[in-house]
This record gives sequence, structure tokens and C-alpha cells, in this order.
Amino acid sequence: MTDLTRDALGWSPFYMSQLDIEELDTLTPARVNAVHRDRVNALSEIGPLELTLDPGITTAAVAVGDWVLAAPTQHRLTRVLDRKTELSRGTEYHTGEKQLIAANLDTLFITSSCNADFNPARLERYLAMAHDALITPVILLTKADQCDDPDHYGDQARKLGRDLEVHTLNAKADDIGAMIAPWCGKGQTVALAGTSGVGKTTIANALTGGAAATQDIREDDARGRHTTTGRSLHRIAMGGWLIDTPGMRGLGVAEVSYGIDATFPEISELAAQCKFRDCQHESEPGCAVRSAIDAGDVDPERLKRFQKLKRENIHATETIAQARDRYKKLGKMYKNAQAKKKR
Ligand SMILES: Nc1nc2c(ncn2[C@@H]2O[C@H](COP(=O)(O)OP(=O)(O)OP(=O)(O)O)[C@@H](O)[C@H]2O)c(=O)[nH]1
Ligand SMILES: [Zn+2]
Repeated sequence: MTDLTRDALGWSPFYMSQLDIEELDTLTPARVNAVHRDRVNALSEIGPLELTLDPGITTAAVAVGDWVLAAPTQHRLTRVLDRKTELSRGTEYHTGEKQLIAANLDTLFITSSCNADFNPARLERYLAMAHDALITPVILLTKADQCDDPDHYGDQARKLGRDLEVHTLNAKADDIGAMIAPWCGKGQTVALAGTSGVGKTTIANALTGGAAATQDIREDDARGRHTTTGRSLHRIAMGGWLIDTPGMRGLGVAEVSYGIDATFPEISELAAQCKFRDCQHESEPGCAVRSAIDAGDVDPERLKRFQKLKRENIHATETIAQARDRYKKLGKMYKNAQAKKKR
């Protein structure tokens, strides 16, 4: 039997503090494990629930991993609780809207392989995303068994952060559970990110005993009906939870300026000492970053990738902000036209 107590589901004082006394008496906290067009599924102390949404809440505002309050007898979701962390994607450039990917993750396993897939710039993008969302990143480098010198990759990866956790492994044979147990214990929530073929499914299956591979499961919902739906919050043997949604598999980088600085601390800290506040660290006088590179203290390749990621981030962020402006203007135009019609 799966333990569905609040603690086992990842409940904490952070969520509890958001409830008032009446809510505490009448509503049931539940953790979302599937989001559909018009309803969500959630796990709670009283079992799995299928919930429709109160007016004013749309499923676009709910993510797998969310804690919600449910009125269980009416099978309704009444409120989404504030998130500890959130992963989202700014795909809708026309509206500037974010697409939610996962909520309340504690750890992101950034996965690559000890082969040509290994790419510091790509790993840094994922690191920036995790840092930006305040999610702990852990790097997993698979296919160590197919490589002569896995430590070479491990060492390269460790240079991408301070005290960065990096593990090289054979995803098909190693005891992955034991290796990453500290992040997968009771109530902890994790996800796997990385390009296609690096071994995410293999690792997910090792952690969940195959549950992640089985996207469609038949089970009785709260009303005793049979439902067949894709669930995306999977129980890990050590007591944690793995979020595996299609969105998790195609993460990009946008609006992560804080995360970029946190991913390149040796550069962002020096940048504060540059003579000019908007120093680009190209050829400006009094550039602390350039000095450190000349002195051999900072890797020039890291600076190049830092600058590239910053440029891309500004581009994406501006696009979203500009789109918002445009839509505001459009909205005004529309209102004016309506007002004229009425006159
Ligand atoms: N030898 C070896 N093979 C591995 C390892 N990790 C994964 N594989 C193999 O690599 C292939 C791809 O692994 P998957 O787990 O499907 O990769 P994925 O990241 O889930 O790929 P997508 O589903 O496309 O995102 C499979 O044939 C795995 O058996 C490893 O550490 N060592
Ligand atoms: Zn500078």
C-alpha cells in the first residue's frame, strides 16, 4: 500500500501556514498527480481524488506537484497553495504567458552521458534553470560503462559549480537508488531533465520500479469509477516522488537571470567589482573579470558561455515583455472601439 499521509506526500509547515482554521476543518490538502483540460487528479490522505475546478481557477494555473485544497464531497478544487518552487516555460510569446511544467520540486537531476552528449553549455542552461527556481541541481552522467575515463567527464562537470553534486554511473546496472538516496527520501520530490537518449527513462524505472514507464494506469477514482489517465507523479521506492511530464522533457531557458548569476558565481561576483556597472567584460577599462582571466583565475570559456546565456536570456525576456505591452495596447484599442460602437 502506498503511504498517502500528508508527510509522505511532501506536506510541510510552509503549506500548512497558508491555511486558515476553517479551511483546516473543512478542506483536504491534496497533491496533484495529473492535470487534464477540465479537471485534475490528486493524491490525499483520503485516497486518490478527481477534482473539478472552482470558478476562477483554470487547469493552466495548476501543475503536477502542486498542493491544492479540495472540497472532497463535492470533488472540487478550491485553491492552489503557494509553491515552494516552480518550473515553467515562456513558450507563449504572444501573450507572455508561462506554461507550468512542475511544482514543488526539491531536486532536479540534470542528466547527460559520458560521451558526445556531454556539453558544458547545455549543462549550464539546466543549472541556471534549477538555480533560478531555487531547486537543488544534481548532475548524473550515465553510460560510464561505455567510456574509458568517466572521471574525466565527472571532473569537467564539477567545474560547473561550487560544491556541485556529480555522479557518474551505469544506469542499467548500478544501484541508482543507493547512489541518489539522499534526495529521494520520504516526501521529497525530484525530476529528471536532459536530452533524448541519455537514460532518463532507465533511471526513472530504476527509481520507481517501472511505474514511470506505465503512463496509463487504470484505477478507481474517489467515486469508484474506473478512469484511465496518464499520471505524472510517481512513487519512488525510498519514499520520494518523481515528476515525469512531457513538458519536463523539453525544458528551455528564459527569464533566468538570477539563475545564470548563480551558475557562474566566480564571474558574477567579480562583475560587481568592475569599474562600470554595465561592464560587458569585453575590453572596458577596470574590468575585474578580464583581470581574473589574465591572471588565470577564471576559465575564459566559462565567460563566453556566461555571456551567450545572458544575451539569450535578455532576448527571451524582452520578447515576453514586449509581447505583454503589445497585448495591453491591443486591449486598449479594442476597448476604445467598443466604446465608440456604444456611442
Ligand atoms: N550501457 C548503458 N546504456 C545506457 C545507460 N543509460 C541508458 N542506457 C541506454 O540508452 C538508451 C536510451 O535510454 P533511455 O533511458 O530510453 O533514455 P531517455 O533519456 O529516457 O530518452 P528519451 O525517452 O528519448 O528522452 C537505452 O537503450 C538504455 O538502455 C548507461 O548508463 N549505460
Ligand atoms: Zn567587467
